[in-house]
Amino acid sequence: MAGNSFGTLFKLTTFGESHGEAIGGIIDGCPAGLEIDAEMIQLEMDRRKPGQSAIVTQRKEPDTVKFLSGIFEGKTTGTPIGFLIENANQKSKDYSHIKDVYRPSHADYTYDQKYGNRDYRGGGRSSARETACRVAAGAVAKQLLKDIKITAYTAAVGEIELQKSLKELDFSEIEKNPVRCPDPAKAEEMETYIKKIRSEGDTVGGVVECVITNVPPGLGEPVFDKLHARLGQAMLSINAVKGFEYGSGFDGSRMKGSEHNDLFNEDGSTRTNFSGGVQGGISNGMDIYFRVAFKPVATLMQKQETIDSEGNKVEMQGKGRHDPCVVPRAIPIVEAMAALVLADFYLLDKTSKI
Ligand SMILES: Cc1cc2nc3c(=O)[nH]c(=O)nc-3n(C[C@H](O)[C@H](O)[C@H](O)COP(=O)(O)O)c2cc1C
Ligand SMILES: C=C(O[C@@H]1CC(C(=O)O)=C[C@@H](OP(=O)(O)O)[C@H]1O)C(=O)O
Repeated sequence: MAGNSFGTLFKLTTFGESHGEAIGGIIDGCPAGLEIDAEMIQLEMDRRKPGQSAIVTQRKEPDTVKFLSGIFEGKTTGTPIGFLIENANQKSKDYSHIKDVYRPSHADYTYDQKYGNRDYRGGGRSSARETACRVAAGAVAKQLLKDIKITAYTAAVGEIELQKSLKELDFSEIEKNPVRCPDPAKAEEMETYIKKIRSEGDTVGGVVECVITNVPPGLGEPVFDKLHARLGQAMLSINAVKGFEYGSGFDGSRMKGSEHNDLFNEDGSTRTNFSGGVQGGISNGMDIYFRVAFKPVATLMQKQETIDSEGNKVEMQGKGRHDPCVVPRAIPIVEAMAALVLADFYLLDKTSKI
């Protein structure tokens, strides 16, 4: 329950603070003999790294993953995979003015209340810098999952929403724009809006959608560790996440059973997929899809009223390099967390029948 580990059989533990020397992790439970494509891992890191475009934080980190153990001659050995990612571009002075001041809606106040101290430089452990470790581990999990394809994309930035249905989307467009939205016209609108919001010293939230295809039926545990419950926990553990829904989600609550039931084809597939690929906590072989809501970034480049650690009212304005909207960089994080959940269930499934 220490909160720094995730997973049952395919386990990730992460360490490190945003302005410390390095961050990193240990992947435990990855089976031996898995061929590791290091280039693919780095490509995933590049999709998440700060400084990648004009609409994200301008902190420049190479985010190169150095593997320390568990991989030999390009293959996993079955022993713990340790890895390190250096922090190369901290500017800790930008945080001296908030040493004893709490940024509204960041984690400064709660960390102080819980631990009685905090590494205030760049949010310390509460900075989403930690998610780099999740992406590194998620890339290994993706390689274990082979044919299962996980694709996330930006579905909304503030009030600007993707209006196309899943079937109309061209996923090859996602990586062609800095917002990672599969509709090029909407992507442009979103990009312009994020730039405007940033110029005002403000921030905006958004929604990430994720679709997982080629999932075999039978993944997931039936009672507490339901597949959608673990996906929900994984997504809600990402910084700034405020909501998770899968399949028909909240819209399903407004439908009648006669509209909502997914009727079978003779091969066991279903004609509709309001279930979102999961029934009774177990995958049914249809596509899994879910949505994740992200709040607007807490650190504003505008003056806001807050309190200091003595309870005095003070005014503060953020400094440093911050994302005006987290969604474009959250895409690989959502995919990575989904991959960690599926890798776990993939391994667990091998224990469910002879
Ligand atoms: C990819 C990503 C980038 C983020 N960038 C920032 C940032 O630049 N500044 C900031 O204040 N919060 C940022 N956040 C959000 C904070 O990490 C988060 O609000 C903080 O940890 C408090 O947790 P909570 O919002 O989940 O309660 C980012 C989150 C993600 C997922
Ligand atoms: C450094 C990264 O993003 C950071 C996420 C973040 C936050 O508060 O979450 C705040 C900013 O940096 P710092 O930790 O220096 O305050 C972002 O630049 C990264 O993603 O690698």
